[in-house]
Amino acid sequence: MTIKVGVQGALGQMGQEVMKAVIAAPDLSLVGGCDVKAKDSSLMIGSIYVPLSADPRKLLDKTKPDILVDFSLATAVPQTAEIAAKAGVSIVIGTTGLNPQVLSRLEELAKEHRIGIMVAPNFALGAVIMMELAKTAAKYLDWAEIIELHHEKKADAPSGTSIATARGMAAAREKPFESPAGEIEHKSRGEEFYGVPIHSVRLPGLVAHQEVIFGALGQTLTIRHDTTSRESFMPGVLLAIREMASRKGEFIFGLDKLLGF
Ligand SMILES: NC(=O)c1ccc[n+]([C@@H]2O[C@H](COP(=O)([O-])OP(=O)(O)OC[C@H]3O[C@@H](n4cnc5c(N)ncnc54)[C@H](O)[C@@H]3O)[C@@H](O)[C@H]2O)c1
Ligand SMILES: O=C(O)C1=N[C@H](C(=O)O)CCC1
Repeated sequence: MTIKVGVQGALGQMGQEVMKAVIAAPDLSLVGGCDVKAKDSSLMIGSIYVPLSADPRKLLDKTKPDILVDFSLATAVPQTAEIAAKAGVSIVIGTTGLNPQVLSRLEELAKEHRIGIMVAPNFALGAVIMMELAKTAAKYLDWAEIIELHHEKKADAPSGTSIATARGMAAAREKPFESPAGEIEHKSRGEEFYGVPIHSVRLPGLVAHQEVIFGALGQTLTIRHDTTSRESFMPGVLLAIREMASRKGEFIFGLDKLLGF
């Protein structure tokens, strides 16, 4: 059976990449795109006309997708999710910067409306493996810091990936990480999440990169992941679409849950 897919944030860098990937997948059908910048019209991708709207309600009424994929802006996600949930449409969310209250509401929506909702801060397989390796290292090494580096147009800081990495690392340990007393008070020492300082770099020329650096007596361990093209996210996004179409009532945070880690 073909899974019908709509894309929120369709005119953005990720939205455009997702639409191309969905069109290329034989078991998926791209039914439309939505973006605050869009006029009610259509967009030609290759030889396909894709209906566009600025209003997610209109898009869902007109095109009736099974899944809505959202790569937009954190402030847009709560309203989009309420609209999709009421229409019985499952959601795959890659948008980062969602606060814990929004995540809790998404979990409620999945149950209330018997839809699948997945939120993943990073759909690149290598980034998910980096996070898993960081959890392992965190069990044994008592000092850690994260440097995340992204393109200059990124709306949020620190990245969703770095916050999720820090949370996973802290949860894997039985005690807090060590830190130099008082040092974190200095602005240039980053912002602490779950006891791990995170430093954010924003520069043109970058896509998405992260280093997790551990320290111990006489040694350091660096785990680094580099995204050099947004195509890296597409296998993970397509996997999430295929899975969430049938996971009614489930809320899942993180691609690792679908990869059996
Ligand atoms: N999970 C992942 O693997 C992953 C990968 C890359 C990016 N991201 C995240 O995806 C999001 C989008 O990234 P991007 O690089 O494509 O950004 P972008 O700025 O290129 O695209 C965002 C799009 O969303 C649209 N938008 C903004 N507000 C909207 C609203 N209220 N309603 C509808 N559309 C709206 C914008 O017009 C824009 O076209 C960011 O949060 C980013 O951090 C996640
Ligand atoms: O380009 C972005 O923006 C990305 N954001 C994600 C994050 O915040 O972790 C993942 C990688 C790309």
